[in-house]
Amino acid sequence: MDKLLQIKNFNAGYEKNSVKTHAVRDVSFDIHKNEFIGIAGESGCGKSTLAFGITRLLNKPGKIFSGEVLFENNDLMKLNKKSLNKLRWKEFSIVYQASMNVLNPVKKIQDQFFDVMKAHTKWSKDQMTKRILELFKIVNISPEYLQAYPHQLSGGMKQRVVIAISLALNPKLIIMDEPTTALDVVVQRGILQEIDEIRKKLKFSVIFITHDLSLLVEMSDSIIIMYAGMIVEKAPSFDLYNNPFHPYTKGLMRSFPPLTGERQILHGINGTPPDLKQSISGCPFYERCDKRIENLCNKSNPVLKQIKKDHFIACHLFGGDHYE
Ligand SMILES: Nc1ncnc2c1ncn2[C@@H]1O[C@H](COP(=O)(O)OP(=O)(O)OP(=O)(O)O)[C@@H](O)[C@H]1O
Repeated sequence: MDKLLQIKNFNAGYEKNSVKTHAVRDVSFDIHKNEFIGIAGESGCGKSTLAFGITRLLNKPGKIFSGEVLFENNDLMKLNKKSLNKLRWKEFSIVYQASMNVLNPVKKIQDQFFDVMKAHTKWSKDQMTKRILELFKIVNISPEYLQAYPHQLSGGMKQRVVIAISLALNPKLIIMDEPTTALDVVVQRGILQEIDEIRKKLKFSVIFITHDLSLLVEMSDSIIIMYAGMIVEKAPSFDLYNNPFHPYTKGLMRSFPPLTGERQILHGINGTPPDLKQSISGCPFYERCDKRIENLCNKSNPVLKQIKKDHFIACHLFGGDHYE
């Protein structure tokens, strides 16, 4: 499969009054064309910072510390604003947590599409309207809403509109950062299924960020588990679900109901993640891990290693002297 995006040793966070929060720590991974990657992890593990960082949308005090983000071999970190703006919407777009609120309340839905289209294409009004109607069909919104204002739409419909805008120029990659958290679980699942169907039709890649691992297991091709700003496990979704290796991933799995089979008692993970303002020596999960090895896990930070085909893990229990 062709690589669309390559993220290499990416470090980002926040810097305010000389206090540095290192929210994304040395993250590297590739996204292939037409691939659906999910990123999961507890609140505060750096998922949003990663999404905004790699698209250069991280606002102050956010800061990219280092790393490369190659979009079809163009390093996004090195592009000037103008070149970057050319790529946004057209090559990649982002739908984020509060994006329903980015719809301008005093502008008709149709005009909000026109704004994006006019900025990037020379389409006539008829061409633009035709495209919006195609998109409405894809996201299941009836044409009469072209002339509506955002307050006339339900939460789910607004979310669909935002997704439709993000698809307007046929981008090759869409990054979705918890686009459905404001909606109830049934609507969330429905929207995600729709996105997946649209993706299969239009063939684009998706990075879908959520703290709800169960949503990803069903839908994505592969899953990245983040903890304390780092990738601790990455694997094909089915593999990760059936055979998770990292003690943190196993803990996350125990915190949501199984997709099939008998009901089980759910167990959370005790303790809290480390403070990302501090430097971390050793494995970031050490304090909470029931499999930790004294004098090893607290001393050296495990690097991400491949332990079987397409399955990577950062844990001293695997791939080293302490192979389980
Ligand atoms: N504007 C900011 N200024 C300072 N620190 C921030 C800022 N935004 C986020 N952080 C910190 O950066 C770290 C990563 O936050 P981030 O929002 O990326 O995590 P997340 O995994 O997306 O969480 P959530 O699932 O709750 O959205 C956290 O420690 C958070 O407190």
